[in-house]
Amino acid sequence: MTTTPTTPDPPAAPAPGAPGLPAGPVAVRLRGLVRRHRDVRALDGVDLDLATGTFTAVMGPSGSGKSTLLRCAAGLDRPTAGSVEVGGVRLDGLGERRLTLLRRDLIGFVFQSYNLLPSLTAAQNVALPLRLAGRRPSRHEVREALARVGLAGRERHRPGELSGGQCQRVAVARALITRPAVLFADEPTGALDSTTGREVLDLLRGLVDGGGQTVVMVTHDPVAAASADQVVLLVDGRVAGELRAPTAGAVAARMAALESAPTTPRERAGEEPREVSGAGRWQGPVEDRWEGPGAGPVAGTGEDTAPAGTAGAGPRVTTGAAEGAEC
Ligand SMILES: Nc1ncnc2c1ncn2[C@@H]1O[C@H](COP(=O)(O)OP(=O)(O)OP(=O)(O)O)[C@@H](O)[C@H]1O
Repeated sequence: MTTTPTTPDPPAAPAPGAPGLPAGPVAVRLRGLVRRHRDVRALDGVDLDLATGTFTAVMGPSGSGKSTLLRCAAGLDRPTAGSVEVGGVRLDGLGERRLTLLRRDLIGFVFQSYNLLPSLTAAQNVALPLRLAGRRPSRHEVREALARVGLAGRERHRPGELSGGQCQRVAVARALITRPAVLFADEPTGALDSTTGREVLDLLRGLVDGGGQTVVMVTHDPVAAASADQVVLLVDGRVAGELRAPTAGAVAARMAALESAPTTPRERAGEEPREVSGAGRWQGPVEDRWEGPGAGPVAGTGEDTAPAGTAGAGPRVTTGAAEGAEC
């Protein structure tokens, strides 16, 4: 792995102003992170430390800056101000070429829509990042990466021959093949039904518990967030709080409280109208989907619709018991 520390302070050192610093070395460090899009401050001064080997869920109302936070932390978007450090390496202020190389070495990214190449097999999709880096991965290396996500024997399947959950697991294997310091996932279960979504969440949890991987995931789903070690809550581009050892019920209650707040500072400033129902956000009452600890009556959203992210229409080939959206 190419690592070029550019900050004088050691990455494990706690920094003042960061909320709830967990024990252990820091995998992601954000300081004073601002991302402006014309008049909108998508991120408005975020300070955050995420410890190595932990699983963090980022939640917040629609438009609160979750995806922007993830993209800036992963070097996919450039902050207007502030600093980003991943695995002890400063990403902000780098030239495009250097940033691309560091991103390839340090960061894995999983999208809601998998982003697999349909004409390539699972093995070829997984090998792609290394091939783009000019390396020819061994068959063993690729097979091992697929086995790690529970897809041994599926090497030659193309995305169209896999279920949505299996496609997402291929995407996770592809993100992990470069052994990144941090795996970022933007709504990785958003397009999956609850069964396949659970498989992907268990996979992410296992990567943290079994392999010490650091995972940062954006989600709208309190049930998904309950798989994490901690939830970071964003409102108006700022960290509004965090939950340790979250339960789905506790997360849903906090989200309901945030979303029922009369107005946000951004709305009061006239930056944008309130969005009451965003695509992909959690839309069902948590008690319908959660039976574990923390379950219980939660202030409803008044939107008794089907769970978000169920599979769309169209042909689907499933090769296992679990079904999900097609790739
Ligand atoms: N490329 C862009 N151009 C202009 N405004 C943007 C852009 N990207 C994000 N924004 C704005 O920044 C704010 C934060 O957006 P972001 O997508 O990060 O929020 P989010 O919390 O992920 O939202 P959602 O939950 O709806 O996906 C929003 O007001 C959004 O409209």
